Amino acid sequence: MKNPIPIDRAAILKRYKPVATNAHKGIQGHALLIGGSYGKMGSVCLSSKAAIKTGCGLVTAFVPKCGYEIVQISIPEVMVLTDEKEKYLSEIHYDFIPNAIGIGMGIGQELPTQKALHDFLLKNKSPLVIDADALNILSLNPKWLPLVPQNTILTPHPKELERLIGKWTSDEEKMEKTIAFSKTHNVIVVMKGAPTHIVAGETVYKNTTGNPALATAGSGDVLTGIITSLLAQSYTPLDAALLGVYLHGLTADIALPETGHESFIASTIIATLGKAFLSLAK
Ligand SMILES: NC(=O)C1=CN([C@@H]2O[C@H](COP(=O)(O)OP(=O)(O)OC[C@H]3O[C@@H](n4cnc5c(N)ncnc54)[C@H](OP(=O)(O)O)[C@@H]3O)[C@@H](O)[C@H]2O)[C@@H](O)CC1
Ligand SMILES: Nc1ncnc2c1ncn2[C@@H]1O[C@H](COP(=O)(O)OP(=O)(O)O)[C@@H](O)[C@H]1O
Ligand SMILES: [Mg+2]
Repeated sequence: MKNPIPIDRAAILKRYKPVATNAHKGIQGHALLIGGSYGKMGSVCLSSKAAIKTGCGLVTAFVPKCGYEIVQISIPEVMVLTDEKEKYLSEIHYDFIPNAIGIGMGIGQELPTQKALHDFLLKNKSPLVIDADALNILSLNPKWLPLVPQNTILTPHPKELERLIGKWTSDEEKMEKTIAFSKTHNVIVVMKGAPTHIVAGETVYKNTTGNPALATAGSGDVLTGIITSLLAQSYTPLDAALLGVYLHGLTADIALPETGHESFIASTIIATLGKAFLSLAK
């Protein structure tokens, strides 16, 4: 494998598109975040709030029924659709065409949820980000991987990656197996870690922002919301993945002097997104 391409400020400035002066919410993209289950509704709240704070015009969350008031009250800017089931997802339906979809945060692995993911993959035509339990469900049902559209972004942490590609005995083997997986299934793999690598077939990128403050619950859920929002705003899947990972890490670099590692939480990432965007404009 060649050396990974560093994703630094110069690389990002070539890809970042500032918002046009004549923008309106109808052309800034509509993102759909599908996630949550009883006790894990915070995950999809974090993703949805991160999506709206990353600049897309509209965000809808699709959640189990018990999430309706939770999402509406937590994030009034976000619209909510609900499943028939109270505590977990069983049938995913919506009556608009999302510009991008992020799926999997906090959904669990109930059998009806597995079926819901399968049926969703059969009918979905929107650009897609797959995270968390949606990745775990694909690992349980590898025959469904061909249903994943080309250029979908997968965002596994190391354990989710291991479930997808099997164990490795060295970093080299981990990278080789991830490249092979990316090529076989035509997907972009965001290998979350310290640092995060983005694998697009044989081409591998290495992020340069971030620090251990990001090792906190919900940090990945926020990343999925950021990347889905960028995808909804017409960034290519590769640019959405690279810019999303860079901005996510940048929030931690900006906030750390004020929060310290300990008090930095996933909501701090969302709260610092504005400063991260502004620092790109300097
Ligand atoms: N507020 C909410 O609603 C929240 C809801 N959430 C939702 O919960 C669901 C379960 O997600 P999850 O990731 O906690 O469980 P799971 O896939 O078993 O992985 C855990 C194991 O993976 C490993 N591991 C992880 N990172 C690693 C690393 N960097 N480096 C190395 N290893 C690493 C580590 O394994 P170990 O090292 O212990 O063997 C760890 O024990 C999911 O749907 C998610 O969206 C969460 O987002 C939290 C906030
Ligand atoms: N030590 C670290 N340094 C930099 N980034 C980290 C570190 N630990 C975790 N992260 C980042 O935090 C995020 C964690 O994602 P994930 O494990 O999916 O969290 P969750 O499921 O709780 O939302 C990833 O983007 C990962 O790269
Ligand atoms: Mg996660």
